[in-house]
Amino acid sequence: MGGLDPAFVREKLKVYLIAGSKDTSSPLPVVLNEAIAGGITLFQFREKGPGAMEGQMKEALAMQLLKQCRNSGVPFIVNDDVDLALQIDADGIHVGQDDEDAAEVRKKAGKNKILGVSVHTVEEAYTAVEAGADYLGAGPIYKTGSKDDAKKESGPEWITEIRRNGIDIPVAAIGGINAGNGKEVIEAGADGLSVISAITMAPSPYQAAVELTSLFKDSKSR
Ligand SMILES: Cc1ncc(COP(=O)(O)OP(=O)(O)O)c(N)n1
Ligand SMILES: Cc1nc(C(=O)O)sc1CCOP(=O)(O)O
Ligand SMILES: [Mg+2]
Repeated sequence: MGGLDPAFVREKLKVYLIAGSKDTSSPLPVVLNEAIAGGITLFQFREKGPGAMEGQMKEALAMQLLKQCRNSGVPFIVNDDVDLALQIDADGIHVGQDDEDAAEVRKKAGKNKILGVSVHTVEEAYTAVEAGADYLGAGPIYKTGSKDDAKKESGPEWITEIRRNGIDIPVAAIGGINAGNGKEVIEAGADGLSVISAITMAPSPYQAAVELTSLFKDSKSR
């Protein structure tokens, strides 16, 4: 079981921006500020891919983004890099099936950090719950250009399947999600919409975040 109150995690997952320095044309801190002003509820620092920062540069950027998030009450999650997350006292960590084992991460992080785990099968979902995940990352729902090794898109049916199997923990849907298709993903049972390009590639990251936020106002979210 996860360490945090599921109702708190559900609220935070709603508009979940994921980004690293290679995902934006303007500097990432500028995009993050706009997205925060537009209403994002959670941020994941995902610094990977060709040309990604490493070492001190990566840590310095993480610290800067963490500070922006702390000033705005937006929890800050680190993708993959458990050591960095613990070193800077991030609010949480997201790991996938090829990353550090989720149960080990839970042990290292303690019960007060948000732990997210990517899942692609019902079996993986049960295992993630056992390992102490606070939320599941479920995707790719639609085709994505933001992750080279993404699996084939599942459609919102993957979320429905998770719920049909009685898995009730918070779920963040990911992959090709935007303001045009987000509503059907929420209606399939997702608690949150995780996006990279819908915000980082938008002409106005602020406006994109506002539009994603508005999907929760009149949707039958759980
Ligand atoms: C919210 C969320 N869901 C899924 C992922 C993907 O994690 P992973 O499969 O480990 O892939 P990378 O992001 O590390 O390339 C995620 N990061 N966030
Ligand atoms: C980081 C990530 N993980 C995925 C998964 O399926 O696990 S899809 C993805 C990329 C999401 O970017 P965009 O919103 O631009 O499609
Ligand atoms: Mg990963």
